[in-house]
Amino acid sequence: MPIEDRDNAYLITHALAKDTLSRLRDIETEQVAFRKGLVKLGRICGYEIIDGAMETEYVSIETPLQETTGERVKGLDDVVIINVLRAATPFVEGLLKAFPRAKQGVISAGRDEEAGMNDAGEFPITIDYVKLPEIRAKDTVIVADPMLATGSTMCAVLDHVLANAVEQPTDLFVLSAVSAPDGLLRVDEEYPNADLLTVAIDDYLDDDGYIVPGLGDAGDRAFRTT
Ligand SMILES: O=P(O)(O)OC[C@H]1O[C@H](OP(=O)(O)OP(=O)(O)O)[C@H](O)[C@@H]1O
Ligand SMILES: O=c1cc[nH]c(=O)[nH]1
Ligand SMILES: [Mg+2]
Repeated sequence: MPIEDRDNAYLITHALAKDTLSRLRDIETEQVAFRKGLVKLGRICGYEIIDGAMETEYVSIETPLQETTGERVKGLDDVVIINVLRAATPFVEGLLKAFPRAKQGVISAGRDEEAGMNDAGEFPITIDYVKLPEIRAKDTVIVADPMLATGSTMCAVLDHVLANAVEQPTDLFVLSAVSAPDGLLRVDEEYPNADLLTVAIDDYLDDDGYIVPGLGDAGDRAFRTT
C-alpha cells in the first residue's frame, strides 16, 4: 500500500506481518521467540516483495498427465540481499526462504552511540566489514535492516553499496520492519530511486534515537546483549 505523499514508500500490510510485528514489539517476547519472529517476518516480507514487485511469465510444463501452462516468477536468480549486521541477520534468514538463490552481501554498520545524535538528528556510523557481490542493473537489490530510525545507518550502507556497484540497479528496495518518520524521509530524500518498504511507521524518535513505540534494540534482543 503506498504511503501518503510518497511515490516510492510502501507499507507491507499482510495481516501476518502485522501479527508477527506485534509479537516482536511485546517486551515479554524473549530472545528465541524474538529471533524466530524476525525470521518469520523476513519470509513474509520476501513473499510480499515477490507478489507486489516482481513479474511472472507463462511457461509450458509437462505434468505426469499432460502438457499445461504454468506461471513462474521472473528474475529470482538476479536478486541481491544485503544484510546490515547485525540485527538484520535473522530477518535476512527469513528473506532467504523467499529468495533461496539470492546473492548475499554483508555490511557491518553501527551507530556510534557514545557520540550520540547531532542537532540534525543524525548518528555517526562506523563501517567495519563489507563483503558485497557484484551488482548489475538487472539485479533486484534488497537492503534489509529491521530498524530504520534516524536513517543514518541506511544512508551510509546505501552510499557504500551503490558506490561499489558495477552498474546501478534499476530495482532497489530498502526493507525494514519498523521505521521512524524521520528516517524514512531522510532515506527517501537522499535516495529517491530506492523503494522503501516497511511494516510499520511509528510515532517518533526519543532523545537517544530509539523508535517509539518501536520494539527496543533489535540487535540486543536477538543476540541477548545489552
Ligand atoms: O536509522 P539509524 O538511526 O541509523 O538506526 C538504525 C540502526 O540501528 C540498529 O543497529 P545498531 O547500530 O544498534 O547495531 P546492531 O545491529 O549491531 O545492534 C538497527 O539495526 C539499524 O542498523
Ligand atoms: O529503536 C531502535 C533504533 C535503532 N536500533 C534499534 O534496534 N532500535
Ligand atoms: Mg543495536
